[in-house]
Amino acid sequence: MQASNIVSLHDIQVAFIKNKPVLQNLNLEIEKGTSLTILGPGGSGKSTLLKVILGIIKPQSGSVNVLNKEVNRLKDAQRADLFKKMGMAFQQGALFDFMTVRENLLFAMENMTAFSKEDREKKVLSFLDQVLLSHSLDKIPSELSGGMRRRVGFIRALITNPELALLDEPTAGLDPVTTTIVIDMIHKIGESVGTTMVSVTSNIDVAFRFSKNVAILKDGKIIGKGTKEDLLNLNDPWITKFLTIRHNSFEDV
Ligand SMILES: Nc1ncnc2c1ncn2[C@@H]1O[C@H](COP(=O)(O)OP(=O)(O)OP(=O)(O)O)[C@@H](O)[C@H]1O
Repeated sequence: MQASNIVSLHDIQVAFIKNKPVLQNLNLEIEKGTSLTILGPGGSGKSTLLKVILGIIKPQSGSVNVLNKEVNRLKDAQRADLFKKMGMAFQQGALFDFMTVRENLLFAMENMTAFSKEDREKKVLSFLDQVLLSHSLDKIPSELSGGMRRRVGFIRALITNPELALLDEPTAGLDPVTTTIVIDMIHKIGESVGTTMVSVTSNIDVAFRFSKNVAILKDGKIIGKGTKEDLLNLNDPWITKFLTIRHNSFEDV
């Protein structure tokens, strides 16, 4: 793996059922400080791919190198250290319901960073302000709408200044205004902190708004990676069809 790559997946195979691979011969390199969105139809293995990067799913074969560590060869303590450098926001973004929003965010920083108490408090206020949720500081997550909870989930993933952030369907279920707020917030934070961002989505429009570079996942493999122009220049009929359809999502076709 090149030193500038923060994620390097080589020849990954994952099958939950014998002879039915979800990921196969999958190769992916993600450069430090970049944002990459993985775009693919529902059920194409996007969440599975994120879980492979996290080491939650161990592939049957292939190598998973994240932040210069072979993820599946780590001892528990080393894995815990690696986790501290990563931020994750999954669709069911588990926030603790026995804590307020403020406490949830402070808890993440207390466990994963060496920020001072004063900095932690300041960051909670400034991050919540960025997603227009300052008024929700002392609410518990179950008092928030689904979209508000998602926004807090993103903040929790990013407030620790992770080296690598993994975002699963970052805008699914959000209205257009909140989608724009979330995309802007994630860009702003990514740029200021230099976090490498990996997101997955099945929404073509969202994919290219999120990242200049998009990797297309089909039949368990990355079949193209680059800007929209790069991908169209591959002249792959399947990619061209899906990137030029009027619909916004693979699901619409
Ligand atoms: N733990 C599991 N056990 C068995 N099958 C699984 C498991 N996790 C995922 N799968 C299967 O693997 C395939 C890919 O699932 P995955 O959730 O990775 O896709 P996805 O592209 O993220 O889908 P979506 O966009 O709908 O969330 C699906 O057929 C799913 O049913």
